[in-house]
Amino acid sequence: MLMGLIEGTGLDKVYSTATGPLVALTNVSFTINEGEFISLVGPSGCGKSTLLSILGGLEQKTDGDLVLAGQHHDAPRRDIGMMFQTSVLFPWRTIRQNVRLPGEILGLDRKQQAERTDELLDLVGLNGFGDRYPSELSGGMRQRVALARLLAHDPRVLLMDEPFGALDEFTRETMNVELLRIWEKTGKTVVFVTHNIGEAVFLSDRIFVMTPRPGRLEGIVEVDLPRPRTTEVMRDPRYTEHVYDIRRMLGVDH
Ligand SMILES: Nc1ncnc2c1ncn2[C@@H]1O[C@H](COP(=O)(O)OP(=O)(O)OP(=O)(O)O)[C@@H](O)[C@H]1O
Repeated sequence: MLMGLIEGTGLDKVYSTATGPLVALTNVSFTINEGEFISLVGPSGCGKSTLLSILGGLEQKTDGDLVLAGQHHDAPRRDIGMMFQTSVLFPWRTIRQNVRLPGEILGLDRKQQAERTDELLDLVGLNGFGDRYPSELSGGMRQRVALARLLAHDPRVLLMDEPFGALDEFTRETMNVELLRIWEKTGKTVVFVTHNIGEAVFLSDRIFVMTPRPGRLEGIVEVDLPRPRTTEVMRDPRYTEHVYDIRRMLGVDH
């Protein structure tokens, strides 16, 4: 049988809190194939970030089985990169030095990393900004730096927790188009958390729709929109249909 790159079976997560156990996830099972773009959507507190943290090896599942590339997975790995809503860039380091940081920590070849940094700045549209400092950049540009840094050590899986959630609508849309361009070029496997249903439909191959806490998978939506995608795709009636289907699954239509 063909195995997915990431296989979750019956994943449960129970947090211990001051007021007793809190069940965040219950019986979550899925397969993610290499090169897929998956989004997680669901109401606030349904466990999206928890699931992403378990995939990243930052949180431990309470029960169930998680396999990545054929190996049981429960700790951070070099082939997984994570990006969050607000990027922690070091203000005293230039953009280039920020992007180089993972390579420095991992002790990668300096010359190769220097070349790669310039390629990555080019890839995320920040050519010419390498010697600037984070404070000189807009929020959208800082997330571009974070994206370049995420790609610096060439992880196989990108876990992104609302990476553009703090950006204005226009910048978010531009970043989504850029992200798709980069994803198509690099063939990474992406798991992307968002509150924005339209964003999930625009980006994804499949969308995992979660129930309110305790989070389960309500269903998986296959997005049959053509690629490569531009914002034109939002005029496709199938785009609107997917958005409404997911709204219905989430019970947000009144
Ligand atoms: N470290 C923790 N300790 C205790 N409870 C936690 C912890 N992290 C998350 N929770 C709880 O687990 C549940 C799921 O949280 P999580 O952040 O995964 O949800 P989410 O779907 O990402 O939410 P949001 O969309 O609001 O970011 C919530 O009730 C939250 O309060």
